[in-house]
Amino acid sequence: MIKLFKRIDKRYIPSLLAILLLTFGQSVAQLYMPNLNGDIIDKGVMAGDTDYILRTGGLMLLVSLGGMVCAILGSFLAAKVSMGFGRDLRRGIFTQASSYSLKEFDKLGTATLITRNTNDVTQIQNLGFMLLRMMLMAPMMLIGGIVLAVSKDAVLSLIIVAVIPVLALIIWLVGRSTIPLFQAMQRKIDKLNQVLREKLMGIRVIRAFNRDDAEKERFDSANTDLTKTAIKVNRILAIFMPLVMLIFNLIMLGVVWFGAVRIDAGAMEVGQLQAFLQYIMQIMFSVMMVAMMFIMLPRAQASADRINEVFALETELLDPDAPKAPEKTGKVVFDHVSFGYTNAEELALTDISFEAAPGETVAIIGSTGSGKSTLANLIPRFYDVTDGRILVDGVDVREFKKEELRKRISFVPQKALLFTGTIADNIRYGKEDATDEEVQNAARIAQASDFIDEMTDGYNSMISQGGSNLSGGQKQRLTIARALVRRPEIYIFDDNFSALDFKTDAKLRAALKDEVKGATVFMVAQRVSTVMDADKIIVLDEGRVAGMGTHRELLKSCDIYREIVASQLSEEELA
Ligand SMILES: Nc1ncnc2c1ncn2[C@@H]1O[C@H](COP(=O)(O)OP(=O)(O)OP(=O)(O)O)[C@@H](O)[C@H]1O
Repeated sequence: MIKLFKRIDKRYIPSLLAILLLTFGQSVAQLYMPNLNGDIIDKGVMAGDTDYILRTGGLMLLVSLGGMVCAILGSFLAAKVSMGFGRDLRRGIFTQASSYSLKEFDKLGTATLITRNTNDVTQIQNLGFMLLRMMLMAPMMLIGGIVLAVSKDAVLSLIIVAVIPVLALIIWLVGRSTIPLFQAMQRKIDKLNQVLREKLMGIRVIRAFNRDDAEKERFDSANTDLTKTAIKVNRILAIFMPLVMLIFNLIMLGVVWFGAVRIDAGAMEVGQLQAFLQYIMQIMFSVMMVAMMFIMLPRAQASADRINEVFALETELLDPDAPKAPEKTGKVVFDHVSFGYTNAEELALTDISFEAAPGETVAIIGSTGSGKSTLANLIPRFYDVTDGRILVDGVDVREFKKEELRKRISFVPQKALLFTGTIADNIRYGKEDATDEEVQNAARIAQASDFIDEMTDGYNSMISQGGSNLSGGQKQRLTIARALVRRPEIYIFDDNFSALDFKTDAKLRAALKDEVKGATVFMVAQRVSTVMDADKIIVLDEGRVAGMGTHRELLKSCDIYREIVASQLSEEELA
């Protein structure tokens, strides 16, 4: 927790100091009031001194007004600081997560990152506010209350000594049972979010397979699990509060009883007993405030740990100290590259070596799971190789600044992903300052202009979240347009053509040929017709190169390629 609070920005220091001062002012005002109250009874009411009552009454009004101003300003600043700290934390988590490589995303998971950035930060934010309001005030009120109570009647104050250990024991018992439950609650919120996210994202599949009921059950089970834990915690707290109130009332009863005896004996005045009672109340409420804090603390601690974990998880894909930025050519070399995913037993790619020269189209084909996408992901350094090296423009990709490397590459991922916004916005994602002509040209080459023109608002048509108002092929063509508008030296198409019909696929590749002239093109594909014309075809089999060459060469030399071809093309096409 302390580690997390150390992240607080220095610009909040003046506000924190002001909160400290205001809390002190508020505490002094509150501690002074019972004293005045006692005096007004003893010296005013008992003595029948109206002047004194008016004077002291006026002073009481002023003191309480001062206390109120301090309280309002203190709360205002505390809210400002804690909400600001929450905002900074959310920004920090977002920035940290943005620096992650896919490896770190694989490790943490998206659902938990969302919970950590929302629910967990809210916990810390609320705790921060309570700390600034209660935690600062409680010790002042506790110490001040004890000192003043003792000064009013030292003998009667012994009651406090007897009661505080009992309260401490109750708080400890409650804390011991609620701490693990609060920690479990955070984990269960995570689980609930994960189920919810999967359900909402997979709604079509769920409907198609009539899994609504099963999914509902899965959600209900996670939801009930969380509810049960929350009820358990609240049950304990529900017993805790009345129990503490009972102890409070017993104490008050004791004070009034013994106070009456002492007044009878002439050792105390009525007003002083009244003041003493109020001090005892203040002491008890301070203890309660601290207790509440300690109960909230574990939950927030669980959240702090989870947030700290995000900050501690540093990306392994660091930029080098002395980055290189060689001349852009588009040449890509795989030099004995092997790669294994974390936690995977086997390598996804083993000893891959090849060269891709500028102007060349290199196709990668192979059965599902053979490592095609993995190979494509290594070029923009989404992952680091386990062994060997990848050179882009003659320099190891690890020696580039990631931003510089990725500037040279247009990557079209296998799963078409679009953002909420217009069609033009989405294409411009590839090049922010692209002109309308460039956007339209990219769409034309990607065979997207026809369907865009048919839309009522053309390029200004809105795309809903994730592109759900477009067909799979339309989305794919827009992602291709987004890559084309950039005009880089290297293009990577990760199996984007299989979502298109044969005719569109052929038209797109023909148009692409002129557009990407001079650039190096990687084309991961499932269909032989897509790769037949490539300058070089790499056949992958279980992460290894099973063959490399042109279509004709491979037909002669590579059994696996022949098998793939035979399974897809007719005899005439083969000839
Ligand atoms: N993030 C990941 N973590 C662990 N293993 C992974 C991950 N992504 C892929 N793999 C594994 O690596 C291997 C290669 O996967 P890859 O996605 O590269 O295959 P592919 O040839 O592109 O398949 P497809 O044609 O079905 O897309 C598979 O065995 C797969 O299970």
